[in-house]
Amino acid sequence: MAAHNATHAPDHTSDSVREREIDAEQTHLDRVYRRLEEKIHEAEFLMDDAAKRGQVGTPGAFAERDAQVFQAGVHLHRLNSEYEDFLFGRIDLLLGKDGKKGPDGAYTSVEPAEGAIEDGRAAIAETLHIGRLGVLDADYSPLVIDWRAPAAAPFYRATPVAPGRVVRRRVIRSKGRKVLGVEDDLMRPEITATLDGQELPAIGDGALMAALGRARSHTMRDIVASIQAEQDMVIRAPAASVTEVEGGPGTGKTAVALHRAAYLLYQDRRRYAGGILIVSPTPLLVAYTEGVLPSLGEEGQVAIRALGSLVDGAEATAYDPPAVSRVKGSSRMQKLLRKAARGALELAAPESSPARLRVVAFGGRIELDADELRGIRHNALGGTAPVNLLRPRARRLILDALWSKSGAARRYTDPELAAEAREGFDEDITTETDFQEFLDAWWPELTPRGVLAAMADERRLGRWARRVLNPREVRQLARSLRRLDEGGHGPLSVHDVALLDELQLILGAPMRPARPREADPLDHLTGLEELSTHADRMGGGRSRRERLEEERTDYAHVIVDEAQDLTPMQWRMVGRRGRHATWTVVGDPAQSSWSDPDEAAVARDEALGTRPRRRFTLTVNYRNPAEIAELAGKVLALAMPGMQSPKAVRSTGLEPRFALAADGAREGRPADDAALAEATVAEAERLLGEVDGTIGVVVAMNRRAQARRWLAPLGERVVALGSLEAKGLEYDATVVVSPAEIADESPAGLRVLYVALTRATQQLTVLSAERDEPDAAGVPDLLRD
Ligand SMILES: Nc1ncnc2c1ncn2[C@@H]1O[C@H](COP(=O)(O)OP(=O)(O)OP(=O)(O)O)[C@@H](O)[C@H]1O
Repeated sequence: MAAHNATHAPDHTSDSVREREIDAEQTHLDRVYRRLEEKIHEAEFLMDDAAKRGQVGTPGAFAERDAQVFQAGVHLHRLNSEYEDFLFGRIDLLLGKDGKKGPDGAYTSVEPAEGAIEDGRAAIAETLHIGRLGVLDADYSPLVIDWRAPAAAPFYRATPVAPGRVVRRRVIRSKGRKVLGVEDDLMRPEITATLDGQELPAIGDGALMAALGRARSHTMRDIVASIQAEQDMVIRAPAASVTEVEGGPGTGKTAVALHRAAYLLYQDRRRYAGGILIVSPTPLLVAYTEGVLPSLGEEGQVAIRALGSLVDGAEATAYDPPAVSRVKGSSRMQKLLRKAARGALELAAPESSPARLRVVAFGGRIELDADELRGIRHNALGGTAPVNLLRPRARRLILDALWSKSGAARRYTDPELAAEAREGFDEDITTETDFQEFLDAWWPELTPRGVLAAMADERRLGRWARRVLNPREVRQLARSLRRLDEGGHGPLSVHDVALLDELQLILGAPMRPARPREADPLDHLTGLEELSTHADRMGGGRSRRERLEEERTDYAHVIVDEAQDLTPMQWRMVGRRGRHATWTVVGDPAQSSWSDPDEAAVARDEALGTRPRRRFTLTVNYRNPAEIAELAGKVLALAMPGMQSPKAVRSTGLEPRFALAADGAREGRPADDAALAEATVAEAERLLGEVDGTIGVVVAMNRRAQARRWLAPLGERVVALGSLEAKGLEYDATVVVSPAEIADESPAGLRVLYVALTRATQQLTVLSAERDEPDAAGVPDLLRD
């Protein structure tokens, strides 16, 4: 359904034809709703019946009835949510030959039967309606086909070049129960097709353009009515392995990833009961995208998490400057953290940790001095086993040493008697409170946060980081960790969270009672929690939430959005959540803010393992008008010479605007902050009058707080964003403030600037300060030809 090669008949249809077509769709929609109401009554009856009959019956019969109740309940819940465009599509098909299913289960190869077209004329043999859910009529004929069903694939894949059986594809726009309009694309404009004796009309200017032209809000919409052929291939790709998707800004990578999650669940709900994890770079992008899956009818089994909230109990709120991020994200941290964990044990609670251990046994005192204890600790720590799990081993080594010092072994020649005596000896000692207190102080249980906090001491860190980090890196790292208190509490950055996860692995998870958790997206399943299933009732009283929590560290499918940005340490963290998973990884190397792509590639390969990979490339930019894409292309040429820009699908005729922070800037006087603030606010105000939706103002990271203050009075439609926060988001209009500042922020600055310049769907203003060296027209040096 690539719009750039779809064909629209010039829309000369009369109003009466348009109305007739809308009426026809209304009649169909009314029928669908009547059928759904019947099904709702059936479901209510079933639920009522189920409640009355209680638990009598075979487990098999229960499971079957539960499934029916569940399905009917899903329909009920979804319809009560009054989704816009519940029914959104239709295809009119020629008579076809039997086709084969592709590897992804879609019937795309179906061709018209011989004789279906004669002398340029053909009769429509079949009409299918496509919607967010499948609905069968009482006689099991499909009234609506689920968009994810194989039979719906031609709706997305037919093009005038490869139309298959599709003559006309229609997008139906409706609100609640009312059809508002239809938009048609003709796939075989060269033939005259008839339906029930009447010529098939084509109405409107195509659905995609209508969708792309709409004003943006602060949340992403689903694209289910206008998924394009190349996107559909990714959405329906078989999940057996790793699906890798690359594509430039605005090619729909995020949209495709979300629709793929819904598709996988539809296709194999049982397999994905283990959960699908979608990893997003920022909480802003999570908030922006999290409405899409519910609109597709899927919420329960999909968790969308920001990289900074993948570890339970941690939430990244602090920002690390690029130099610090670079250290914390590097895979060198693995070695350092292993050393730090062992080192932290040695310095744990030094004042309370006794220098010697004295016990009383066999009527005498036995003592281990500081050196002996140090030796035992050293021995216990050998190898790579998790530090917290080595405590039993250390305890055993201490008892061995005490036993040997007691000289008791020499008194027994019979090994059996010796073993018995040793058992009694161990028991006597270990049941003493003093001994237990000694052990707690000498081998305390370490927490990831505690180890991270211990690394804030520069001298100590220097010791642990010998031959791993240089002194400058040690200083930067230690300084950044001083945000944390001794227990490791305090603001964490997104990179700290990956370090905590790694430390959790190094330390090992000690047993501890479960804590109550804060609200989680998974808690709002389908709104059907009141329906208990047979499995729930038989599950030994464990709630659904408990089971989901257990599953959460190991998912059945992991989707990584903006994958180009994951640091090596983040790949390790995400990899641990998908050890047995299949994967979908989407990204764009040209937008990477990580400065060492080779190191990240190694970590990515480790996370994805040896599973076979299937690669896809998305080539069309649906977000930016051609005018904006062209300007962004100049930065792409600098950031990644030779890299192709995606092709913009539409043009607005509006060139990006260039503005200056202050008149003085042109004369070489620095544009001070006040001037920059004034110009930024003026430009955002101007754009508020130009576009209906949202305005994003992108500034360098260190100006974030400042820009938020400047723009706060302008209201909710205007959002101030640091350059790294703009990732994945889009606005009707954007203002990019001082491109040079953004480009100079980090070694990956040009790529970050490329991201900033590709956020607008309608209008872009580039605001230069003196540092941008603007020419007479205000065009900054970086963006000149
Ligand atoms: N087939 C489509 N029909 C309608 N809109 C679409 C389609 N594909 C993408 N879009 C729209 O294009 C915009 C960009 O999509 P998306 O954010 O998924 O792109 P992306 O490749 O993830 O971009 P980036 O790399 O910049 O984050 C969104 O508004 C999305 O809804």
